[in-house]
Amino acid sequence: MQNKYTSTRNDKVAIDAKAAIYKGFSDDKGLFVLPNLKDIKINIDNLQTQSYGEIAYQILKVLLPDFSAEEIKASIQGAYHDSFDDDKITPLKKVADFHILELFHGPTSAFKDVGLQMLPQLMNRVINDEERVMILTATSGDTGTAALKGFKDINNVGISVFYPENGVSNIQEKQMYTTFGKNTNVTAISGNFDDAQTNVKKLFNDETLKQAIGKNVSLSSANSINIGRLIPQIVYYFDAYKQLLQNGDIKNGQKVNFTVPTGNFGNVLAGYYAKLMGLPINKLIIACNQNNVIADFFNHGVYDRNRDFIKTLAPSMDIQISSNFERLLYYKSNGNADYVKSIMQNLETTGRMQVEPDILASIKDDFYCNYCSDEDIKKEIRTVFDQYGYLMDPHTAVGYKVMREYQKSDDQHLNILLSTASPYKFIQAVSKALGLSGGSSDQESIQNIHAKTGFPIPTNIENLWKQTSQRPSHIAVKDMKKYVENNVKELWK
Ligand SMILES: N[C@@H](CCOP(=O)(O)O)C(=O)O
Repeated sequence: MQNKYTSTRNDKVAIDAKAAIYKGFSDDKGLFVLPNLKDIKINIDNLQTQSYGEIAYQILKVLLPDFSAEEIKASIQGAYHDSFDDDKITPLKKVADFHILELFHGPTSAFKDVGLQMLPQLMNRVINDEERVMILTATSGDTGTAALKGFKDINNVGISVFYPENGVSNIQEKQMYTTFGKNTNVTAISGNFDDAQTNVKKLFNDETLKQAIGKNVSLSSANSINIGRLIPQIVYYFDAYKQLLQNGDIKNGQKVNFTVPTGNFGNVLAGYYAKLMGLPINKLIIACNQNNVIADFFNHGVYDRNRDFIKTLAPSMDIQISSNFERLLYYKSNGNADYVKSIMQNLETTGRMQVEPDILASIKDDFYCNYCSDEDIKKEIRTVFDQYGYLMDPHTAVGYKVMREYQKSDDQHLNILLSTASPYKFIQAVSKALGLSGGSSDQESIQNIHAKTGFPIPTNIENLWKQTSQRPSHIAVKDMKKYVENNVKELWK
């Protein structure tokens, strides 16, 4: 089993990283995991002298062992050599007494670009000339855009993106409808993100769909359930630590806290993987919006999604079924796949599951969790801009609020707040927070924010209005299967 991926729900599964990326999702509905992750260590002694690409190489090499060195190097080069607008890829900025790790310098201005510039590179090296892959993606706004951009016109790959109607920002929607290629498809569904994600997962195991699309077409995922999406995100935790060392802010080995705005739990899980692999992390601080299922879980050990789904000012985190939580439960139960399977089945059938007290205690050793209301999102955007001249997007503001809450009980460790998206992706919320009257158009709102803050407008967002926009599409949840089937036919008929 060493170096093989298994499933969180079936420890008999043992497959290579390439197969795990190709499939995206296990047939037993579990997620692929490396059982021996905590035995794989990254040497941090030389971090300071390494580039982002060199750190990425160290990490990918050990977590994707069946890729050759050349394949990994070429993938890193293809993913990052000219697609980010900052040479550091994920630059760390000091703001007052904390640091912000800016993850929004990629082609669609959200942290998803880090994984979704890489995943197509990896996928390219996994599929052969006869194979075709249709990537199914559920998005609450950021993943969809980044996945469309990353997979656009990639040979032998098609992509179908599903997002909740009225559940993403105007800019996110515009990005999705202007990033189209020969192989890309995007549609709203009448439902929320959880509906999109749950039904995408069902389609992976739908035998009639598999028959309809034919043997040489496989389905895979661009969400963080795919290890090829998740693993590249581990890199920026190590790189942030490197930047702190280079700036003399910490000594090697000193523990730090990371605060992570959290929806599908992939980003913060990547931080946990970094910790298991030897990065000196004290706490990983999970920041939720008002869809605070995980924050409640921290109080009682009960994960209960039987509650109203709330549309918030941080829409990318409007999620109640956080897929990657399952991977955390796998590691925290010492790889007990039967246990994970049984509690995840409870969650699927009743909307509720409960973990043993020792598992909750072990989770609390590594993580802290709290949440932030919409009112506080606006307040914190305003406060941080007024006090420090830094403009946060609403998701980063959620993180800021929770980080400050956590600091009341820990003034020992240096804090790094992950900034997940550019504020220009969420102009309505940011305008309100800054007290700007809404512009007569999105373009005007962007200019108003820029005039007030001087915060740079990402080129991809400035260029949105120069591009042709597709006609928005909308389907019912029950038609998702037909939609995928048609997309496969259109592309490879
Ligand atoms: N917040 C995401 C939802 C999907 O999360 P992922 O990390 O699993 O792709 C989004 O913006 O789409």
